[in-house]
Amino acid sequence: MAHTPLVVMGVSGSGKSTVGAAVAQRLRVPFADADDFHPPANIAKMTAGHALDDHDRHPWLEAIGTWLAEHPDGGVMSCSALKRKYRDQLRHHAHEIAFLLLDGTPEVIRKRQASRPGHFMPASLLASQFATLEHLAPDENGVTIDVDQSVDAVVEEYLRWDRSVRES
Ligand SMILES: Nc1ncnc2c1ncn2[C@@H]1O[C@H](COP(=O)(O)OP(=O)(O)OP(=O)(O)O)[C@@H](O)[C@H]1O
Ligand SMILES: O=C(O)[C@H](O)[C@@H](O)[C@H](O)[C@H](O)CO
Repeated sequence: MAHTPLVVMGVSGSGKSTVGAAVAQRLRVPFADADDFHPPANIAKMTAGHALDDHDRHPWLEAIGTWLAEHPDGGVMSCSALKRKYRDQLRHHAHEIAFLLLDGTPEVIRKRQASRPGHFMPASLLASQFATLEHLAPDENGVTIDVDQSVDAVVEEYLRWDRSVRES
């Protein structure tokens, strides 16, 4: 069965890689992690404790948009996609994208980040991630799911939404 491309989005540590890989497995479609699409300079900047700006994110989003356009029959990409204009940039490449926003309080996400030492993203950047996040607007094709529940529960909630959209 064909699926539209899906972007699993949210702040750093919200569970994009974990949930994205699980959803891709359930839908039997390819998965990619946007962290692997950053130019080395972006990784170096975040590692040094500096937030990316629009200029840094532009070529990265272009590469992600290209991947999505190459998967018109289904593919899951985990990508922060924090601002509406970033999502517009991705939609410019592939009109039919669905977005899953993983939503959580700073308290819940901070604990998750602390549970994976060794990741390049410093916890000090979490405040800037929340300040940059623009939630999905009603006209955007997507669903927002609370991450304060198990990964399986988040995945099931997404699959229910996906089915309801297909049946409507
Ligand atoms: N629903 C959940 N319940 C418990 N732990 C979770 C849940 N979702 C993710 N985690 C854990 O939280 C941590 C962060 O998850 P993950 O690395 O998938 O987030 P991310 O959004 O991809 O982060 P980043 O964008 O910074 O790479 C991991 O240790 C992961 O195992
Ligand atoms: O838009 C951004 O600021 C970036 O995507 C970051 O969120 C990181 O790549 C990432 O999520 C790693 O933790």
